[in-house]
Amino acid sequence: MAVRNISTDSPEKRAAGVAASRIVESRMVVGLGTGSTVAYTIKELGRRIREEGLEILGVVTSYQSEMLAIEAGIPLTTLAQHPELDIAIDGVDQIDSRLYAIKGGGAAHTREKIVSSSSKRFVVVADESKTSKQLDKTVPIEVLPFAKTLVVKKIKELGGKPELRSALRKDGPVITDNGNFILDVDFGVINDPENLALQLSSIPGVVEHGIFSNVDELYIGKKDESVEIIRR
Ligand SMILES: O=C[C@H](O)[C@H](O)[C@H](O)COP(=O)(O)O
Repeated sequence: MAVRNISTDSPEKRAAGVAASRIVESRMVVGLGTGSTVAYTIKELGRRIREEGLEILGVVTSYQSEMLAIEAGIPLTTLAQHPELDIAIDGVDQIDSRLYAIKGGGAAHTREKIVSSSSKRFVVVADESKTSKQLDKTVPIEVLPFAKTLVVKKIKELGGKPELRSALRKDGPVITDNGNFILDVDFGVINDPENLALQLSSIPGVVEHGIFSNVDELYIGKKDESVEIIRR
């Protein structure tokens, strides 16, 4: 998997991220996703707090989004204090025409799924390269280290080819924010994401998989910096 650099400037990601930030209104509790695209949303929300007096509370999905939100000056709360969020905004790794998505390229999908599932409205931001007719990218699966061998066996029985995600600047595997491993699994073209999601969730030791079926709206940033919005 390529190195993820959240500081790379991308006009199309910025266009999508900033456009989505405009639907946030004062008094909202907002789920803050992880990754390079939603980083633009987080920064823009910080600007609106400073310059427009926007009053929101954020719920983060990772150490990365926590650090960005603190830097942007977004006051934070927790799911324990605010179990129902008004909106969650996040990135995606791939999204199809029915708005089924694959997430977890940054190993943050477990908390992202919990936060987005706690939200009345789930909006994702992406550049055009993330859109696809069908899902065919590897599916990140967070796994309890204790259960790795069993999960690998069960995934192979489902026809998947799992690969343990290795860390880039540490020897050995990636360890998630929750202390677990990530398996990146090649299933080829995923014709029935709902069914695969159910099968993966039923494997003991799978903490969470990266198939999302709860996206309400997609903001696609284009090269000319226009933004297309697709609603479920
Ligand atoms: O684990 C990471 C998340 O699911 C990200 O939202 C996803 O990987 C998209 O990130 P980016 O906007 O950097 O492509």
